[in-house]
Amino acid sequence: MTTAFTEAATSHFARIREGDLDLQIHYNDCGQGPETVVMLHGSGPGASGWANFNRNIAPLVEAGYRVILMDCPGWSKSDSIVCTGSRSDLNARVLKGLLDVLGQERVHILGNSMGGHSAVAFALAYPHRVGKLVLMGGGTGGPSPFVPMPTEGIKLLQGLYREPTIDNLKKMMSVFVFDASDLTEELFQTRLDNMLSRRDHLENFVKSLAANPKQFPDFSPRLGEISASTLVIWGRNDRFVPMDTGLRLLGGIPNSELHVFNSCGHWAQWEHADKFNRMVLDFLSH
Ligand SMILES: O=C(O)CCC(=O)/C=C/C=C(\O)C(=O)O
Repeated sequence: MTTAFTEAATSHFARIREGDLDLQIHYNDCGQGPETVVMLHGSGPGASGWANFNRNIAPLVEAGYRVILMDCPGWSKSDSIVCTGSRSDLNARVLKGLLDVLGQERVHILGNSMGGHSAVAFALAYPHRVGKLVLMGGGTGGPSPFVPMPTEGIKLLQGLYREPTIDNLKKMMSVFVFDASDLTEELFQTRLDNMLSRRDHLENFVKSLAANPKQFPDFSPRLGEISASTLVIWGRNDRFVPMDTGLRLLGGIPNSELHVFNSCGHWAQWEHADKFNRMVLDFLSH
């Protein structure tokens, strides 16, 4: 059976009031089931839950999970924001607010890059609300002992925020994945349209970086507090967030395991979607 969901048919908004935050947040709500998987996207210009996870939704829904894709503040159809502190913690607070609105007490969280950083922030702030964690190409900021920071991918990402052109988008995306021949003109165009439709998001990201260049704090000293069973997944050829971050997560989170895909960049859930989906389903069900 193949489940055909569309972005438009699953699109919803919620008003999140959490402390001093008052934001309109967009999310996609797919399928039904006793357990819910939240998917959190990365921080590239034009990213969204749908753009990051379109190859992963149907297999989880068909296996009986409800899947919620939250667009973080500053991306896609969610409200824009200038973030001067920890963006990982900001996203965690917004997710808590969304789960309260949806009446979801406990969820599994699958996060890509910034989404992984935010999933860890959520697990540290609200441990009783987390089932299992899946972290791909993210989970904590902090320095790499092996790779100069910012990495070449992050430099291209920041350059694209400053100058959102098709050429800069293609430069970033070619470093993003291991095999750039998989990237179609349609994918570039969709991503460009997403980016340019919200210039406020682009400008606010640049302002946020100027106010606080370290948007994603280093959670290394606190990883031992995470009791959730955690699957860490990395691409060996990740040029955005280096693989040694995955090793740090493995070393720090007591109940964790790490899978490294060869011939894989920063988008494991897209580049190796079939195997990724099987691994996640197996991990969630045992
Ligand atoms: O700076 C970091 O540590 C996180 C970078 C990040 O989140 C990049 C993600 C990019 C995408 O997933 C995307 O553009 O789709």
